[in-house]
Amino acid sequence: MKPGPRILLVDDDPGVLKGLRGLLSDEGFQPVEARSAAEASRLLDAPEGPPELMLLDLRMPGETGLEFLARLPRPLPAPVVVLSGEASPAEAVQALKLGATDFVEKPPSPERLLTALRNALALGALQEERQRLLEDLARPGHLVGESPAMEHLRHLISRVGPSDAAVLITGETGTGKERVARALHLASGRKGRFVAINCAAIPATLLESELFGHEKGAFSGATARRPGRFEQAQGGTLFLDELGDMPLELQAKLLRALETKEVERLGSTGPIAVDVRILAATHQDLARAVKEGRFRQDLFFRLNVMPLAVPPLRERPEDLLPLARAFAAEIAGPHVPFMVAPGAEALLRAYRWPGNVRELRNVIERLNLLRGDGPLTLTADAVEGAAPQAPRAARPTLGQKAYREHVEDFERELIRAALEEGGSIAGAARLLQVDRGNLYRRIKALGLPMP
Ligand SMILES: Nc1ncnc2c1ncn2[C@@H]1O[C@H](COP(=O)(O)OP(=O)(O)OP(=O)(O)O)[C@@H](O)[C@H]1O
Repeated sequence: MKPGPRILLVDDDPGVLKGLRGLLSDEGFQPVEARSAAEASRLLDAPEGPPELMLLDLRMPGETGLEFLARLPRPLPAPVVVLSGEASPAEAVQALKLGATDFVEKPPSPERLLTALRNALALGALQEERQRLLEDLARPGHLVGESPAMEHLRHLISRVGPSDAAVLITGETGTGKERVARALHLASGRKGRFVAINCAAIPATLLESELFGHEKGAFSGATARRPGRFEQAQGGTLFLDELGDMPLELQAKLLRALETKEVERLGSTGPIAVDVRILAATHQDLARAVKEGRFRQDLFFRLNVMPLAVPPLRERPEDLLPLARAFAAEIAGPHVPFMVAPGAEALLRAYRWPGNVRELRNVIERLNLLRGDGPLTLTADAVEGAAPQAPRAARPTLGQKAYREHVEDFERELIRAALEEGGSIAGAARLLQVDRGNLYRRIKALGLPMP
């Protein structure tokens, strides 16, 4: 049989300890006893590690329970339930402020005590789970998600990662293409760096020198020699994001670099050998771009050796809550409870999520800003368009949103209209008379779908 949870009992009264020992052993706990805060400290540092739970008396000679609680490291080594003497509610509240999960008055009723301990244990397990999620999320290549699509993607990454083959990652904006690229890089075991370049965000005129580098004096403004991203990724991986936006002339140069495994800095006289694995991503249909003459067929064939498609979030609804939970733990911190409002899940599953995982992350960020001290609750109306009746007001309804949110709503409408009329980011940028890179960044920040 699996041994029960270890529980550290801290009380100076041997009679109380004896009573608790009997009760808790009968209930399957493994009690460990300390007669003072100092002894409890020693037990917490013992080689077998901290217990799963602590039951702490507040009134003790020497260091009191409150003082002990205050100096424990954060996060607490285990959830703490305190035993407060008669008529010390202020101390009990103080203990809760210091991170105790619950308090039980002395002499404790067995039922009340066991309930408090079981709840604390459940909470501890939940917090541990969130801590684990958080650590997972912090690993750059870790993909959160339990859908069959995600499982399949993880499987492909483990197979394709450890090769030098170029991979073309396709998927709508915000689906996690860059994250997949990082996962591939980690799985490759290549020693060099992962270097990313966004072909849509960098002005076409600068892209070439960014990729290939330049010598001093190669063009006006080239005041010093600079190696390009290819060289920075030496021995590692170069991730070409939004490859579909790369100008045609540059596509020719890229193809040459891939074939010769050499690059030439602008203004240089000799080639430099590069050992770089190429990963590329696009939200565009490159086959169509080839047909329309916007993308070189030879480069497409060269990069499309191993296509990897990241499905949109709406096609893998099983990932919604695990992702939301992971983002909540990351953004609000692992100790803030995460909840889902009744009925919200069905509406969120029905929503289209045009901005995909990035949009979901933005929703959680917004909820966290509005949350105050309470739990982070995922509601359907936190998601624009997912609420059951969200009529678009011709005139803004004031009073619910902050100034910035109103402005962002307007910005979304404006950019949507410009994209529709302009047909592409470049077209919309022309209409709005703004820089293409800036417009691209706003589209991403606002969670709008890429055209
Ligand atoms: N499976 C996942 N697990 C954890 N985080 C994810 C996952 N998918 C996406 N994200 C997060 O969502 C955000 C958007 O992901 P990412 O930048 O990789 O998308 P993208 O498809 O490359 O977007 P774009 O097309 O706009 O470049 C990032 O914050 C990323 O960390």
